[in-house]
Amino acid sequence: MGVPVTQAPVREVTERETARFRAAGWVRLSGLVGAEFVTDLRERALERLDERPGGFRNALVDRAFGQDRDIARHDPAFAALALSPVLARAATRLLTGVDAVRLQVTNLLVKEPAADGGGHGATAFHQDFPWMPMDRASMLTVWLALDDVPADMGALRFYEGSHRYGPLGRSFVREDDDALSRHPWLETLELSEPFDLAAGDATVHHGLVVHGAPANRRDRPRLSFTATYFDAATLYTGAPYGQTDGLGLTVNEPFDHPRFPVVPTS
Ligand SMILES: O=C(O)CCC(=O)C(=O)O
Ligand SMILES: [Fe+2]
Repeated sequence: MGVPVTQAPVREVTERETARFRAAGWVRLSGLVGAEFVTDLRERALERLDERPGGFRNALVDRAFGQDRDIARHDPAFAALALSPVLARAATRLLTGVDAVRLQVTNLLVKEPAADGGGHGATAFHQDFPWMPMDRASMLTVWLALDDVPADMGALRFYEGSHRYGPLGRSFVREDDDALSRHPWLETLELSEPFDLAAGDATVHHGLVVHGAPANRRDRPRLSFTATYFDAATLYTGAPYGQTDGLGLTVNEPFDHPRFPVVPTS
């Protein structure tokens, strides 16, 4: 802690992993970020969480996990990771036909043990993209385990290839609007097996892949960091969205704003 953060130790994504992501809509990246760096991130995360007792429990999504949105804007280590050229290169490579990416949002996620009275439940199956005021769906999220996340602590699960079916509607808007309730046919697709993640392992999911997570059945919080990237050429549609409203973005123009930096790949 307190050491100046220059570069985050991130490994390159392989061709095999790229092929797997494109076919399935998600991929597991074991050992994506160096162990010492992840330990530092975890300590920083725990400090931030200590400063925010109680968390947030208002919207439907808050029943599934707590969020510290835009953590990279407040913490240099998380910023170094989110703005890592290696990570930007990975995102650019994974998304088909994309030359450069912008950072959309970073987030510290905490899923409290379900057994605690006020703990979190399962993360309902959903897509991320249907919320976005974007004219294309070239978007992905890197979900990094900040601590070991055994399967029964709530690592994500994915409907294989579900990103090929386009936007299937928003979830977390009303009761029972999870993707499976709205689209029971999704169950004809394979659901990824539950797996254990070690600290520093990540999964990456496409903005259109249907994903969710079970409740945390362990006795300590599940800690993860997410960074979401999208095609830098994406145009703003003007659809109402908390993050973009009032920023002065222009409809049918790129997201040319410091909140959505194009991340250099070298
Ligand atoms: O961590 C979770 O349980 C869900 C996270 C998620 O849906 C996302 O990062 O897109
Ligand atoms: Fe999601």
